[in-house]
Amino acid sequence: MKKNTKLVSAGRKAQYTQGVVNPVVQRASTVVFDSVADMHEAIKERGNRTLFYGRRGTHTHYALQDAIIELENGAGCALYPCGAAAISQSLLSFLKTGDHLLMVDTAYEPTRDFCDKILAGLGITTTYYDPMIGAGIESLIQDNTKVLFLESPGSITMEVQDVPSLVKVAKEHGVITMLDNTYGNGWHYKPLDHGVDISIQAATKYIVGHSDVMMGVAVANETYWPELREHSYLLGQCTSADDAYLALRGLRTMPVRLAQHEKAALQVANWVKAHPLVDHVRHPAMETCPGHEFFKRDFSGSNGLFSFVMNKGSQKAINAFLDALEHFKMGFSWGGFESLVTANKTMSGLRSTTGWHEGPVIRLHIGLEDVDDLIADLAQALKVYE
Ligand SMILES: Cc1ncc(COP(=O)(O)O)c(CNNC(=O)CNC(=O)c2ccccc2[N+](=O)[O-])c1O
Repeated sequence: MKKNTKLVSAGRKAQYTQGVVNPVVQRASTVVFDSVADMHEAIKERGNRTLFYGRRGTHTHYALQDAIIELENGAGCALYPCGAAAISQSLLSFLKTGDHLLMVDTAYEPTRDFCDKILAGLGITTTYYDPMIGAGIESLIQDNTKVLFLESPGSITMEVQDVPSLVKVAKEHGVITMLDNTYGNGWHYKPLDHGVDISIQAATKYIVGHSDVMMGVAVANETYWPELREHSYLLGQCTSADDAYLALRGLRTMPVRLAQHEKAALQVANWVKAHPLVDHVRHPAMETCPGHEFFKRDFSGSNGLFSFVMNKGSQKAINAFLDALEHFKMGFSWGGFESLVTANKTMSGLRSTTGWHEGPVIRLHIGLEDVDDLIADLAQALKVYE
């Protein structure tokens, strides 16, 4: 069965759909039992998709989990209230006081903050590594290194990591690997197929696809699923049946939305590349993006997110450009149907190991608007960038 067909049929067991196309929206805290025998059976099977208590999930959640497991080729899927929770709770599921974490230097800023402000307070030390280090990661592994965390492409600066090389070394040293796969979203990149142990996504982005639900997912392989499942339960991580329904609803059209996001983003990126104010474009599918060779080797496609580096620019110029845009709205997210823009005058505050010696970075999310309107918007706004 081809992957498009799989995504249409995934998560549609009759037990979840009750005879219609989509799953029921089964809102619950309390599950009630008709007999002591039924209650004991539910207690015994409480981690295996029985109805036990709201925190374990209901048929709506189970339908979404089934679909995400198929999407990411995993053994089990834990649901979280947002992507940041999926990241923090996955880390807390496997790290304890005295452990050491290897974290990619291009991690999403709140991920970095979690390491520096929460893990450090728990006596868990973090070393940030160069995303392009590859097999050189071995030089950073300590006796107490427990987890290697990847995010590929990296946030804002888009470096694509040589995941198989990193994973090979991690496995040789018994280090668990986790990868923030929000960009690859299981459609264009499946980390577990490349040996990663846990794939994490902000479902908030392309899975939901409409900027109206916050949700995180973490998919583990057979080895780590039991531990991830029990820790996410003990850490009280759960989501509403309504949000689970909306995430599954979004998932059904993700491939067709991604195709349009990809096509339009490449058109915009190629236009931006030729602009005199632009030093270079950081779109994984373009050779000016660090790790482009790994993107070509490992990914089946790209999406609407890319950045470009300006060859100069004051904060005043950046602000004037941002305020002049009409279709690109300023907003702290991506992956919905709308076009968005963020700007960083420098990345040096967000890069403790690799630093930043280039110009201002503009990140665009290319939505479903007509690409001619988007390019015209950028052209007129760049005129006031001076
Ligand atoms: C790769 C990746 N991984 C995890 C998350 C978090 O998902 P969540 O928003 O559902 O918690 C995200 C969320 N993405 N958000 C953005 O890229 C923009 N958000 C921000 O810039 C932001 C938002 C709140 C606080 C701080 C920041 N920040 O990065 O500076 C992500 O991009």
